[in-house]
Amino acid sequence: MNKKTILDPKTFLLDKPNELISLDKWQKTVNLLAKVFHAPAGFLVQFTPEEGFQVTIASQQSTNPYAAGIVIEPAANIFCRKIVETGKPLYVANAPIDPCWDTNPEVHNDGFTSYLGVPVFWPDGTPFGTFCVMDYDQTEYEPSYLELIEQLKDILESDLTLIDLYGRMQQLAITDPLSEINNRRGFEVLGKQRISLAKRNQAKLGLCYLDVDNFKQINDQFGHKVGDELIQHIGVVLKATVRQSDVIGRIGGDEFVALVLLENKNDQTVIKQRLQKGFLSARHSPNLPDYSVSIGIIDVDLNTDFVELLDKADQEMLKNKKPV
Ligand SMILES: Nc1nc2c(ncn2[C@@H]2O[C@H](COP(=O)(O)OP(=O)(O)OP(=O)(O)O)[C@@H](O)[C@H]2O)c(=O)[nH]1
Repeated sequence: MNKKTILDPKTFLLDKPNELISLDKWQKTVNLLAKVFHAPAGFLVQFTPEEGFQVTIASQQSTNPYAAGIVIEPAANIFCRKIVETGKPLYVANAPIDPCWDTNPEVHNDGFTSYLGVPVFWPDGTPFGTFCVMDYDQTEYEPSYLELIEQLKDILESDLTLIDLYGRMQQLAITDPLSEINNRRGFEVLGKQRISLAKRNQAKLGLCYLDVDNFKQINDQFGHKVGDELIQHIGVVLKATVRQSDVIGRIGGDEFVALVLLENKNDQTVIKQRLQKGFLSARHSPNLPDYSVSIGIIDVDLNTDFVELLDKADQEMLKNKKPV
């Protein structure tokens, strides 16, 4: 099963806006947090090991010195770092009296005294960041305050879970479960997007149509399981042979397609040779029988209907089909 999700823990959410995330709703939650704690600043902070801490949402108050989007380097001795390191809530009632915060810029540059924060996790349990409040004065929060901040944090985490699930379902709808590449629907959706992009960039595309020769006979002779392994192998070769920006798909039982960028005059021949070389590698695999693939490539007229393009590429492949 394809486990790819639309959420990428290595990228800041603000750098890769996601239409399913309601930043508006999160803003209200962070504002409410600051309000119920009578705190001058409240935050949702995201952490990535490479870039550090980014304020995803900052409470909208004139007393809050940090705005959404601000990034703090990963090594900075800030309160949120402690939470990400330990995975546990942190309450500091009076930071200036504790030498461990001597180098904390929030205490020394901004004048904050108190901090209460809880960890926020991605659906897979890895740290997303923190949900926290800071105060310029010393505080004395009762234990029920920790329960309250945990409750509010649950709203954010359940949003991340819903978005993740929705993304997985979208992924499943366009992915072929056997080869783990796009199915016909996925190829059509992503292929059309690729063609629009090529129109804007005035790029040239080629469409390859691939069909396994005598696949029915392979199934009959070696069994369905071996046939399935061959399909998976072809998906792997296709993925490894084309660029990441090219679009590939399995559009029928033993029929595959690839929409590829053509940069040089002889690219059609080069791509075909690279694919055939990849398919030959199966000969070294003890599980797979000898097989061959017929390939046809056409230049893509960017204004031609998508189904017509597929049909033309199929016809080109049939011209190259070896007789049984
Ligand atoms: N193992 C396996 N077989 C499949 C799958 N999907 C389709 N098939 C089989 O693939 C075979 C395709 O047969 P044909 O369309 O006649 O193609 P072919 O035998 O390759 O003949 P040519 O295309 O003329 O070379 C059929 O027997 C299908 O049952 C699958 O997911 N796994």
